[in-house]
Order: sequence, then structure tokens, then C-alpha cells
Amino acid sequence: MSAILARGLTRIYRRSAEEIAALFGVDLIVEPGEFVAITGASGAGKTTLLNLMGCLDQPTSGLLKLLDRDVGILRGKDLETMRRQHVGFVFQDYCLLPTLTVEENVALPLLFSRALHQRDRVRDLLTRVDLQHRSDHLPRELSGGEQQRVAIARALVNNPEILLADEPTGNLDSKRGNEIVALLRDMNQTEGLTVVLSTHNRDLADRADRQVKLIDGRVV
Ligand SMILES: Nc1ncnc2c1ncn2[C@@H]1O[C@H](COP(=O)(O)OP(=O)(O)OP(=O)(O)O)[C@@H](O)[C@H]1O
Repeated sequence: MSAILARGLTRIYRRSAEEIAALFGVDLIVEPGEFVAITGASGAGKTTLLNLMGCLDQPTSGLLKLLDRDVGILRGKDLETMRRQHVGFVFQDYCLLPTLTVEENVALPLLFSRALHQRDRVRDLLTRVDLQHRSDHLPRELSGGEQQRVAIARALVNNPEILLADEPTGNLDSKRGNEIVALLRDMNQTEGLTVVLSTHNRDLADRADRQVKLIDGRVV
């Protein structure tokens, strides 16, 4: 079983008469437990690819399988379950809710998956990202690196097999960026979590098991 399998994955954005082929015929296999970096210049298609893998967008054509399930034929509840239970997503700008505390932000996905009884998992993850002592703080009271650690804990609270992170270190200085990648690496190695992240940073990409480079929407 592969964690992620893409065959001929294509995403064309259409705006009136204009067509932008953001991804074109991407073939890719990510094995369970791999740590893969997607690299490429700005506009190469990294976010588009991660959004498709995270079921946040749909391809124009091509096959995408997550954990051996063809995402293209999943509908309604099945698609929701895939997105909520099996894949975690981390954004460059953290996307924390500003009026919720750290603990409430991490617990939020449990609300949607009707699993609020699993609050122990929230505490465990906050300890794992070393923010147990900040659980009742608001996001604005934390540094960028700390906010990203909250976002990682939130992405993992439903215990997904796959974690996708779109430029997770893009807003951080190199020390904080390194800490985030070390944390993801640790989750990958100790829990077998499959990690796919995008980055512009060559040093961070070098720490992945494998790099996948995109140029103009194609894997090279
Ligand atoms: N919603 C959209 N409508 C039209 N074009 C889009 C849309 N989103 C992205 N694009 C275009 O698709 C191409 C790929 O964009 P994408 O955001 O995937 O690249 P990226 O590699 O993530 O870039 P960056 O490193 O700057 O975030 C770019 O040409 C972009 O302008």
C-alpha cells in the first residue's frame, strides 16, 4: 500500500477565457512513513499539489489515491472522513483561530469529528510540541514558531496517517524553521507518520528522505 499515489495529476485553473495549467501530468508515489520535500520556484505548483493531496481541491484530471483509496470517487461523508481523519494539513500562516486558546485550537478538529472525549490527546500533543504550559494562552501571545507548533498539534489531533505541510517554515527565521522540521522529523520517525512538506529552503529540503522538484507544474 502506498500512502499517496498520483498518476497524471493535472489541475487547470480557468478564469473566463484564460487557462493556467498549475499542475500537469504529475506522477508520484509516497510510501508510508516517508518524509518527502516538494521543492520548486514560486508558482511551480507546490501549493496546488498539496491542496489536491489534502482533498482541499479537486484535480481537473488524473488519479489520486490516499492510503489506496481513489479520492476521485469519494463523496460526502467518505470524503470528509478522508480529509478529517486520515490527513492533517499545516499552513504557512498557521491559520489558528485568534479568539480560541491554544488548547481550544488544538481540540477544534475533535469537535467536527465528534470526538471531544479525546481531550487527553490534546494534552499529549501539547506536551509533544512543548507547549503544555501555554495551553490557556491566545495565539497572539505566542511567537510564530510556537503558533506553528500549535498548528502541527491541531493537524495531528485526529491521529492521521499523513501530514501535509505547505511552506510550514516560510514565515519563520532559520532557527525556528529548523525546530519545526526537527519536530516533524521526530513525529515521522517515532510514529511512522508520512510527511510531505513544501519548502523553498534547500537546507530544510536536504533533511527529507527524498525531494520532488516541480518546474512549471511538472515533476522533473
Ligand atoms: N485560484 C487560482 N486561480 C488561478 N490561478 C491560480 C490559482 N491558484 C494558483 N494559481 C496559479 O497556479 C500556478 C501554481 O501556483 P501554486 O500556488 O501552486 O504555486 P507554488 O509553487 O505553491 O508557489 P509559491 O511558492 O509562491 O507559494 C501559479 O501560476 C499560480 O498563479
